[in-house]
Amino acid sequence: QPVVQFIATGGTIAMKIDPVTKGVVPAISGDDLMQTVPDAGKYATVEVNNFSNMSANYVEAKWWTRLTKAVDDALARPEVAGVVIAHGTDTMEETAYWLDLTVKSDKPVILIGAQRNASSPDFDGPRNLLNAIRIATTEQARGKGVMLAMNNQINAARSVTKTHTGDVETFKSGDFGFLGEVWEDKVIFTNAPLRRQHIDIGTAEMPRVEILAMFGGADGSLLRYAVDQGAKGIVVQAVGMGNMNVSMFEAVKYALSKNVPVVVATRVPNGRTMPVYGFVGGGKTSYEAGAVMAGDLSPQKARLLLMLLLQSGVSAQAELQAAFDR
Ligand SMILES: NC(=O)C[C@H](N)C(=O)O
Repeated sequence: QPVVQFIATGGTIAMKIDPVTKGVVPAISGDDLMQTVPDAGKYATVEVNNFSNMSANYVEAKWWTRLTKAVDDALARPEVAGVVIAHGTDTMEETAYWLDLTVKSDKPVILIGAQRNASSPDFDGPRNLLNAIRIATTEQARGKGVMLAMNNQINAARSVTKTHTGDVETFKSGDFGFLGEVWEDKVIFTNAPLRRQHIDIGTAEMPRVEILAMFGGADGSLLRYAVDQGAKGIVVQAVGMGNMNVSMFEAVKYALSKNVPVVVATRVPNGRTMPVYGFVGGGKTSYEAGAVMAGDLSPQKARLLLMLLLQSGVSAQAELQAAFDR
């Protein structure tokens, strides 16, 4: 029987309502979660790794680096078929994309969580956990990279995003659609993610990369402040195809003049940023000033790619753009 390692990191799937404060807080372990899926043994021998028990709001580069190592270590063992990770939904897409970029193996890695906490009578954690164990032992899941599977729907790490704060149907991949679905009788894959790349994590500390938002009336002062505070990279959450106003554009040029790379992403959920508009602050003018177009990567994922590229020594516009286009 295949072995699946279940890495419990926390999130609502591991939370309950505190009887005193009535707040939803971390409460149950990976072993407790395994008790909710008595059928798991039909599919795999599951070993539990109680990695952490925190809200996904606390994730950061050092933690992600440790998680990559835990996943690599597990998947390097021949008897391990795949890894399932329980995680908070708030930043699950960031962790999924980070792992997709950094994990070495082509064995499946499936992230799951819950929207309803473990005190809830219709807690959605157990279904997602059992589904993930089934995906991990499905032959077709190999080579699909890191997946995020909740509500019977399988998403690819690069395209998935949280679309609803409370609904159990929250993770979607926009125009790219689902990779597949989990049914009672089988796991069905209908798509494969083609835009994947690998970046090794080096020994250097992860560079500080900030996300700054464009909005009506933005004055660019916070972007300049980030540069003055020592940011090593900037992602602008621009609007439309990657456009911004004159003040933000001037701040982008300020960053570039200090050799701080700038990546232009968009707040629009579908489509991509492109060097099209030629008015001052339009995407074409930022690109010609030396900025990189994030394409269809969300600002939060563009930040991870930029961070990992910078720590690997890539910082010139052409090389960065090539990696964002990959
Ligand atoms: N549904 C969730 O898991 C939300 C929670 N705040 C978290 O991300 O840890």
